[in-house]
Amino acid sequence: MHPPRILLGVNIDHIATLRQARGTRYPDPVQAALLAEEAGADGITVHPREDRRHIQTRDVRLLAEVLNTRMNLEMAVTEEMLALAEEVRPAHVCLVPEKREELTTEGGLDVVGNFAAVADACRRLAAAGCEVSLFIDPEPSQIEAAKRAGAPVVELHTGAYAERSGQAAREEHARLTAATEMALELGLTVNAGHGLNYHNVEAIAAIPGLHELNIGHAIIARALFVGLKEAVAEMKRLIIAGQEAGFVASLEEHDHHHEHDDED
Ligand SMILES: CC(=O)[C@@H](O)[C@H](O)COP(=O)(O)O
Ligand SMILES: NCC(=O)COP(=O)(O)O
Repeated sequence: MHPPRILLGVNIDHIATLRQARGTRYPDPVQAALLAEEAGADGITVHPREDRRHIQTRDVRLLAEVLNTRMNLEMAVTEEMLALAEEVRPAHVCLVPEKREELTTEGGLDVVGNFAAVADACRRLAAAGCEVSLFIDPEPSQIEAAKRAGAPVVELHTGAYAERSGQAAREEHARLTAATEMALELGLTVNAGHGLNYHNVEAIAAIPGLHELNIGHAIIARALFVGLKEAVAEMKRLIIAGQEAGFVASLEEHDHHHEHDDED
């Protein structure tokens, strides 16, 4: 049986990056979100950072009022952000690590090292009706801690895979595949994202069992040349193609094993 289609969450942070560069009213992330939804986005992701370099608190409040799909609010584990999530009550909250000086999110959340704070945030957010995911590296200890902390979902950080090529990328892909398997066995829903683009997404979509991919920078960059709706639609097509290729490969592997069973 075919697995359910992998969902696409479109991260619109970098529409706001362009707006903040000049302090103008445009381009408006709310307008971008609605266009992305029309093009087939299954959800909208935003990451209001502590330094508010792109998404503003007002954007989050407006999006909560107008989205037709669902919001995935990426946030640091701070009292300020927890209070915002409790006010806005997005469908999904993804807890991420944050360093003010970083260019983008450089690694996964250290759930093991911050267990009490993360588990407490999971409880508060669940009480507010949010489904919580933890943005983690594909590490067994972090997956196990995410489960113990009470998060029903993990998002695997694909940045290390995206930054590498050749054998090193294949090794990162294998880590992501093993981490997905482990998280699924623990009963977690598994999402993935960061640094995914039109060249590297198909191999990730081929990993069996993924629920959703969150992709932003590459889609917004491509939108400059083909428009946002086409950029979202192209990404969706690649995800479906990658998932289909993974499904066919898994059937072939299954048949191959059975042929060997027959020989025994
Ligand atoms: C948590 C994550 O991987 C990203 O979605 C995050 O939002 C990246 O931050 P920037 O959008 O600021 O690069
Ligand atoms: N959580 C990952 C995300 O939302 C998008 O990351 P990127 O595609 O902007 O690197």
